[in-house]
Amino acid sequence: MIIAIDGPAASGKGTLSRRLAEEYGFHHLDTGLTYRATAKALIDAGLPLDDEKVAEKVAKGVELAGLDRDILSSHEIGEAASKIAVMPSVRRALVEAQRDFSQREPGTVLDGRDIGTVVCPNAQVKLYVTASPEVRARRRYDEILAKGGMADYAAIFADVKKRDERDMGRADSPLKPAEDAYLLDTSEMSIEAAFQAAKVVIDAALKMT
Ligand SMILES: Nc1ncnc2c1ncn2[C@@H]1O[C@H](COP(=O)(O)OP(=O)(O)O)[C@@H](O)[C@H]1O
Ligand SMILES: Nc1ccn([C@@H]2O[C@H](COP(=O)(O)OP(=O)(O)O)[C@@H](O)[C@H]2O)c(=O)n1
Repeated sequence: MIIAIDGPAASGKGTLSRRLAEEYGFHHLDTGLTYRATAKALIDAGLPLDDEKVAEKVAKGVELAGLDRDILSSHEIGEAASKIAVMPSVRRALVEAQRDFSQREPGTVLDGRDIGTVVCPNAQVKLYVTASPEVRARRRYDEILAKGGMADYAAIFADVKKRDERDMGRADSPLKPAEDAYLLDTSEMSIEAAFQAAKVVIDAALKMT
């Protein structure tokens, strides 16, 4: 079984995906990390973020096994990732690796922006996780403070809105719910409540297979 989870920044899709993968014993891929790893490799090598040929070459070298959430989690890398994510050839390289991953047994959970629409359009379960921009910015802000960092809520809110616009407005694979996705607005839901709601959908799909 493939579970596809999409949604905007800080909607809670990663948290939910990890929990679901653990619950069902499935493999999990946070596809955002593949875009983040590409962006970080470019930055570390002092290469530009606006040269598609260079970015494509770097994307082709990204190893799924080497993705480290702690190293890639910074807000700045997320911003850079959304810039190179508009490039079609970068997307083609990363989507190929993501599709290969999705075939692993006994099942997979992939989360990102285009899983239900482009990477795995045949996924048996599709969830579109969202929350208001204010709630999402607050979650990111709290997350940074909890890690001992410094954060400015207004700046994070502005970044969340900017990233939404870039992700939803790009020509190639824009962020949008698949037609057959189950919409989960977590603005007023705890992590546990979101998990339970997703579980109901997945258990119903499992019964049908
Ligand atoms: N339903 C929720 N209620 C409150 N906080 C949440 C909820 N879901 C996720 N979070 C918190 O919000 C932050 C962002 O969640 P994350 O899963 O990383 O989002 P995404 O993968 O969509 O960017 C994390 O600190 C996480 O613990
Ligand atoms: N399947 C995906 C996953 C991420 N991305 C891009 O990569 C960026 C970082 O993704 P992420 O999921 O790690 O970001 P957060 O939602 O965790 O902040 C996004 O803003 C998107 O531009 C994408 O285009 N397609």
